[in-house]
Amino acid sequence: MSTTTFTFDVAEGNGPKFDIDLSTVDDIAALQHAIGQNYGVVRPEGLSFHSGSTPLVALSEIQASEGIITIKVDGHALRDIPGPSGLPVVGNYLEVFPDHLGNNQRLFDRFGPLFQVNSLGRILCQTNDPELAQICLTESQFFSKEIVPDHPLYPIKNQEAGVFLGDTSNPDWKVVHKFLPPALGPKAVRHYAPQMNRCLEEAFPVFDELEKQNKAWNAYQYMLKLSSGTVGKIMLGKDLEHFTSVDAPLHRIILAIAEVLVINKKISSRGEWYAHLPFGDPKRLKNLQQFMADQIQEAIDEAESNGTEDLELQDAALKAANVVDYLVRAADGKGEHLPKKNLLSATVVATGAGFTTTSSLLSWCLYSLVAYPGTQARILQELIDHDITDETSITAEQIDELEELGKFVKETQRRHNPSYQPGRTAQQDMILPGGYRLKKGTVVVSALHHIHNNPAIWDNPSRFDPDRWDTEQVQQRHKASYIPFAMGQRMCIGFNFALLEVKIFLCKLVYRYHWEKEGDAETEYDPYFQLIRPVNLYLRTQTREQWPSKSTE
Ligand code: HEM
Repeated sequence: MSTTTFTFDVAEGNGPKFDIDLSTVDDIAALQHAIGQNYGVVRPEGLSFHSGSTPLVALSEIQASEGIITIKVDGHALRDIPGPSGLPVVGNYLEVFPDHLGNNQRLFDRFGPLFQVNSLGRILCQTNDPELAQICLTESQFFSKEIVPDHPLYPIKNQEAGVFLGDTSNPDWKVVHKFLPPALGPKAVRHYAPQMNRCLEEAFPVFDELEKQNKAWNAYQYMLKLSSGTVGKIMLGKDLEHFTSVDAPLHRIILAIAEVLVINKKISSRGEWYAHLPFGDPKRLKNLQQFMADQIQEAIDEAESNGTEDLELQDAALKAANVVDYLVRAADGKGEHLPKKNLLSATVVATGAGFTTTSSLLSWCLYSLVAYPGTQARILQELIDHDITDETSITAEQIDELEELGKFVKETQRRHNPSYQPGRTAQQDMILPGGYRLKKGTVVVSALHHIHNNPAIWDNPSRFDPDRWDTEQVQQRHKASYIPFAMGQRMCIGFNFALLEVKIFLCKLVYRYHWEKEGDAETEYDPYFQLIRPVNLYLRTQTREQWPSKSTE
């Protein structure tokens, strides 16, 4: 047996040396694979072999070479994840917050596609690279959604909820993930379309009244009322009475969920010690969680009083009165139900996930209507061309035909992505593409805003251009360069619901009103909220009295 000695090229110091008997491998791919398996190389096909400065591209060249063979990863030496050095105690906190979008962009510009920061003791990596994001978001031997103390969701971790707040490895995730998605799948969601139309129509008197009073109104506050009211009806079967008057207050459960997100952002951006304080924010968080649970329990009790006959999982969503009713009655092939212990927290989580995100997306859609000239006219023309009027109860089938609207929503989600930054935890020590060494337990966040605005992927990313979605370049983009709902097994299960709701609302809002932004102030996002929402976007509507004619062609 004759062995050859290899070593990884490393940015600092010396890499470990190891021997391989080359007679045990057939070709370079097999050699890459063998080394990859031993050293946790995520993409072994990126390994290249060198003798001094000479690349060795065939196994025979490696066999014939004398001396130690150096290995590079995608042309790079192994390196630690770079990042700013930081201050004692606070680490990099002040370099990231409050303007985390702008500051993280500066860190990407400075350190490249993967960097690490320390926020008051919490270590977090961020990537704006689609290839790295895809690796992180794919549940595998390398990464999983595991909500460890450094994970941004740790302060509200809840295994019983299964989805969103639980670890993939926890059996509760599997159980909840079996029962909840059918209630939010394409078939079920189509069935909610008439309800979505009605929810918006109920809001018209309030928008009309605001116009009559000549008042500009805060986009987010009203979109929050609208989307949470809709989720309240469809998920919980509850009328939250958000549009009984222009000043109708938000229902207490919505205020509680919104406050939980604010407190969580605060707690998770500070150190672990903060989360354990027996007073202040952590105590308030516990009280709010209890209050939410009590409210949802009421909806569950109400659903149970409507009937208890079992409904088969796949079409239960079409027969149940609302999602809670579905969750109480849906039974799988073995007649098993979602266990009671999961029902409550899964409902709280899905309700929260269902409106916090869509209210932000709707607000950014309104922003795109008023900030980018020509968008309202294009959408309106398409509605006219499809014979959609004020009277139409818009269906999912009609929405599928509205291409202009589809591109508008996609471009808004690219440019003004509202969603939470999904974190995944390294399951082993590994070597990532680019030669980055990552330690087991490290949390990597796929920075959705920065991926969607990465100039290496998107041509002129700050330009709002719905037509980019027709270009070859965008159609052939890397799978993970546009992931508003994340990807992989832990991606959003409510995206059908969200897109249908947002599109139905936009059709109706654009058909009925012309939209204008109040004042010239730059629209700012809320740096203290877990999602990215505009805080100071004020709008005015003008009820349309004339509509364009149908296009002639
Ligand atoms: C614009 C709207 C929405 C956006 C941008 C969005 C985005 C996301 C993202 C990025 C994730 C992954 C989170 C992570 O990996 O940590 C997620 C998960 C999830 N979303 Fe959404 N979402 C939206 C609407 C909805 C709606 C309407 C619902 C329910 C009615 C919903 C329910 C969920 C649930 C339950 C999960 C967790 C899935 C799991 O853990 O397996 N989302 N969403």
